[in-house]
Amino acid sequence: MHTLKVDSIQLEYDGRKILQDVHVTCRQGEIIGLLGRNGCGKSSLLKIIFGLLKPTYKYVAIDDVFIKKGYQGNCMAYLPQHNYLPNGIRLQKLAKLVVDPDFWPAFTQLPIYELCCNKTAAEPSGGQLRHFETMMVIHSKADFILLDEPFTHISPIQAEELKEVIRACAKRKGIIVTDHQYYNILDVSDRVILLDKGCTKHITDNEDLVTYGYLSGINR
Ligand SMILES: Nc1ncnc2c1ncn2[C@@H]1O[C@H](COP(=O)(O)OP(=O)(O)OP(=O)(O)O)[C@@H](O)[C@H]1O
Repeated sequence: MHTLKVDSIQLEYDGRKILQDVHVTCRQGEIIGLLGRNGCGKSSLLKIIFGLLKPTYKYVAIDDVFIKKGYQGNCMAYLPQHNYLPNGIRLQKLAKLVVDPDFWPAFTQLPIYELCCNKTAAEPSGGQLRHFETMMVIHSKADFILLDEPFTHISPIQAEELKEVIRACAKRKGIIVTDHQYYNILDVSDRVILLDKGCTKHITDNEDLVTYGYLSGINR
């Protein structure tokens, strides 16, 4: 089993410190939930781990081997916050490029595959396309999966199905998932990390989310 280690991430925009004391460890078989207020740097952190954003400093390693570009090879897969699939190509064709052949039978049995496989990215609804994209990334070959807001835009019944799929895939993969639907994150995650003022707080009790000002008391 491999371990992804993210440490000492520092990110600034125009001299404004966004991330300064960030450390996350994720083992294969583990689901890490990442929470935080708007603009705290969740998407930036996932982009840094994947190698799309160059910070002031980063240490990202798998089994202590430094990873400069997570997108190279099959070590990581990433679901960006916004739709990413190109138009004009059937979704079945795109999925074949991404989905692990071992997972292909399970992937093609998903209702969202049946619904979208013969369409292009322009044809499904926004939520349907989001669900398809998320399932594709989760069923990819990568050992570690980074998901930026997979629950946003999908309906509750799809969210339940997605959580089941995430749990099933986490038997073989490490997953870091962020979303503002914190109840789905709390439900699906083995461990929860809060990004607060540029630092990671490791949450041991949901009360911590109130203490750090992420949840108001009435949400308990
Ligand atoms: N290209 C950029 N130039 C300048 N500032 C940026 C840039 N990209 C992001 N930022 C700033 O960095 C901070 C973190 O942004 P990021 O998108 O990572 O936050 P987030 O936690 O994912 O937010 P949200 O939950 O609203 O999606 C924000 O204050 C944002 O305005």
